[in-house]
Amino acid sequence: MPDFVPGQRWISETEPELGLGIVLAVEHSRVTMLFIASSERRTYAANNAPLTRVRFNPGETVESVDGWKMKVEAVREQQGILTYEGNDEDGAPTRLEEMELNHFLQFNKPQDRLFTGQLDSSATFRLRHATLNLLGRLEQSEVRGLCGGRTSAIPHQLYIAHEVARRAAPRVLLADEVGLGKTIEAGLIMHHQLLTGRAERVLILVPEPLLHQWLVEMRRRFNLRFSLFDEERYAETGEDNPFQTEQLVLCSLDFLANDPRHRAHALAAGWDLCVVDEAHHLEWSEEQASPEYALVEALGQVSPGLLLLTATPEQLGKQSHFARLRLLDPDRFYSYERFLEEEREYEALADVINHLLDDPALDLNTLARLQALITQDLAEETFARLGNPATAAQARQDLIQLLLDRHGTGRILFRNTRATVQGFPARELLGHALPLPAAYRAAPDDDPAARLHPETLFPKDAGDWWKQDPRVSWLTQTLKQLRPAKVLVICAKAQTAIDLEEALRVAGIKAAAFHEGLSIVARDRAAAWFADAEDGAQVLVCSEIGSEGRNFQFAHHLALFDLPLNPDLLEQRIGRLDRIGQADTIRIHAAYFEGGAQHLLFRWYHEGLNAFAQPNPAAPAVFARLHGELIDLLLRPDPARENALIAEAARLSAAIQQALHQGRDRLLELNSCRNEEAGRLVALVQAEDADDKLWPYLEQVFDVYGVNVEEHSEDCHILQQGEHLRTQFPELTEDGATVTLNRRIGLAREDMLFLTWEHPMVRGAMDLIVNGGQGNAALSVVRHPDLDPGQLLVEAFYLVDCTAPKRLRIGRYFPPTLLRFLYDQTGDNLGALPFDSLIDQPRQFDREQAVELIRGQRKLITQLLALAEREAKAKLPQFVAESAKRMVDAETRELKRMVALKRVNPNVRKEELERIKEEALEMNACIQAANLRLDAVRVIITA
Ligand SMILES: Nc1ncnc2c1ncn2[C@@H]1O[C@H](COP(=O)(O)OP(=O)(O)OP(=O)(O)O)[C@@H](O)[C@H]1O
Repeated sequence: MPDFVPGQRWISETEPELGLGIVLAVEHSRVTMLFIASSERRTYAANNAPLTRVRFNPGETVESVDGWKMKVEAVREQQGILTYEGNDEDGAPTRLEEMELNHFLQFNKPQDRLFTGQLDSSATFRLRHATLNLLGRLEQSEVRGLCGGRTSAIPHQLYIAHEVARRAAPRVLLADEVGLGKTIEAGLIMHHQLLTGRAERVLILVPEPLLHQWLVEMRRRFNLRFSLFDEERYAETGEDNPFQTEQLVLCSLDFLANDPRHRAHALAAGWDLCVVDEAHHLEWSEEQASPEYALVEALGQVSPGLLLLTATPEQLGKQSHFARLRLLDPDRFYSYERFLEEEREYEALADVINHLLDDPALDLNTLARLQALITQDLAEETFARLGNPATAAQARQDLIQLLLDRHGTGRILFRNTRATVQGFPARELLGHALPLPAAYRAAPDDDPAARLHPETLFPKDAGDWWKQDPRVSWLTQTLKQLRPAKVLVICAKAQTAIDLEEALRVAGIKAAAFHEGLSIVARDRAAAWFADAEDGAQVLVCSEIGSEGRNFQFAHHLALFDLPLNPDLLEQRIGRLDRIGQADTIRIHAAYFEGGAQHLLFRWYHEGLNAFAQPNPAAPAVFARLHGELIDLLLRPDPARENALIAEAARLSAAIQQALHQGRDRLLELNSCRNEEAGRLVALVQAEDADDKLWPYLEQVFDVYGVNVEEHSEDCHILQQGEHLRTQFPELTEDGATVTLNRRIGLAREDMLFLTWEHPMVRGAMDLIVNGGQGNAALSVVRHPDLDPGQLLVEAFYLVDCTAPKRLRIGRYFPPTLLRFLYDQTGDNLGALPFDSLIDQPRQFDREQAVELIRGQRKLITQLLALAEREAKAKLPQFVAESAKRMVDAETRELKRMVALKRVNPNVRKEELERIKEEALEMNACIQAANLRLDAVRVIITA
């Protein structure tokens, strides 16, 4: 009979949920226990009470009834009562009598559950084992975070996302041409970072009109639920800092930039990653930074991760472009002068990289140029490896990375173009020359905008301009001819869009307007009406802002009511239709007044820049060079000079394109997508899709948790909460859910959940299993051809784990690892028998007998567990050494990079180098202190 002493703490094996019991009285071979947490009292026969003595060991942490915790150093026993001695959370020595232990303590640890008789079924134990193994496999997957989106596997996007997402604190400019999927790339990167715990708090800033589109894209494509912060939401949250109430926040750039209170709160809220869309609006010059730029600069200083998105990085000029690069990596981009100088050297750099990529043997000249390029880069050792055939291939790759990083636009600028991505539909231009009406002839000769948009000058008292402007009747006719095809109409000014909508309505055409004067809700409603295939509007008339960021690829006709002066804006306009998902040739209808400024601009784009047919990377540079002459001729027509200008634009465009192709663009191309690598990633995602383990695994999960499954159609299933649902199952509401595991179906059927290993339902279920103690203690009867019947075995799983402050992101060097041990009752190691070779047999005894058996064998089981722990501990140094090496190698690379940058850039601060060293030391301390934890234990009887 155990020695019960009043004041001792025990736990009920049959009712562990009662909490920690305290012995009240021991009389006449009976013991009375009080369970304070559940206000229950129980009396047991003392000689066979289903109770287990609670005794903590040194190294464990205990909690007092007042909520403070202490780490146990020693346990003293006096007259049957235990006193724990150790240190509290501040490290101060303290002691705790067992009577003062927290009454609510739960015993979820495997040994506790095993010895308190909380036994799981073999199926649950297997599920736990499968889950832990799967988690380990998923953690190691190269395409982690890149498979779970409701997105097609598009090579250049996967390349970028893979390249960027695995960086600890990604800071990049995503600058793919319009419509190639920057939002999706940012989504993939965020998804990866959130999934792997690299980021927890994310802030997205976008122009106000795109708020809703982003909200929806993140939700439906990536299951990321961002909270939209606007005035209303901000006021509603009665917190000191409303931004701290959510982890994922979406708001408009203006909302923060132009309100000091919002700005201060956002800066103080703490973010791991900030994403800024349409970043070309961040204007900067050496004299003045815009409030938007200043805001992002400040955010970039407090947030380790920063993604800037723009399709037209040079829209506001090269200086602003440089300034954005500086936001991302101030050490690398520290002087505008130096940046321009470097740009001039791009061609030579690209040439050397091409040799490294393609030449089987590097000639002396190339080697000499390479050596000259890397003199400052601390890369002598890498250079030397070129000479050894065994190491040459890797050395080439390392040198290419190094050159791209420290000499080109770095690893921080990604720009894919239609020319390299390919597979986009053709564009067809349909120009319409119209006579210039008399009312427009008197435009002032000092304002090019007035000449290009003459309707803005129309005298108010002369009636509606649109009744007299021939472009309007052209537009009406064209739209009627095209009916019922959808047409996106773009003009420069909001008022023009408003008037045009009226004109079209009068002409009996279903049209909606979309401009900056409308509320966001009204804009979204207009866009949705236009998108509606059945009863929607045939036409959407947008002002220039409508041409930014929106997805209108379901339409194939674009009508340009006028033309913008800036070539980037023209590309933005066409990009609304010319984007991923466009299935048809895009027809661009452009009207212009013959012989006037509009005609010249039309020719400029068509004959000079060929910018209707395809994006022209040289256009911004040609525009910058010939801008003066162009404006002059827009104001004062002169046919001879016009012809010369067009010819010069075409000549310059060709020359610049050629130079770009050999220099900057070649470097960008190399950095933005390596086809071989991208193809490999696509194949990996496809292999994940084809992997048929997910559904059988989920069936086990649904079975254990009581979720009912019905077939829906091929690859699709209906899930319902079953009558015996064990707990609130993640992402499954009372209405149930229809799910598919097929990406093609998932893309087409947004009403279904697209389940992958990364879906919140699957991840939630896995968390439930692993964190809930589910299946961590079991008793099984198994059969194996090599094992005699009637033996007792103990199988134990240990997790090797390293805890460290989150900011260190230690998981990249020390991923959690599962170790398995299997012993028979003599202590012989049977670990060579694979887990799946032990075949479960039905148990021939009931629960009470099982508990009895385990209690009877407690000593042996404890000894075998101690053996397992010793062996696990023996393996620990190897894990520690390997991850310490991984960490030191990576941090040394980073340190070398910073030292090399410091040689050329005085702005690299000494403290930054110190910080890398300090963090490495800190990480090393954490790795050295890595720990083992028993995750699950199973007692096995052989049959
Ligand atoms: N991998 C993908 N799978 C499915 N749809 C995609 C994928 N990539 C892009 N799309 C769709 O293509 C369109 C363009 O993508 P996205 O909006 O990301 O482009 P963008 O480069 O950000 O455009 P912009 O330059 O206009 O801002 C969107 O409708 C997007 O949903």
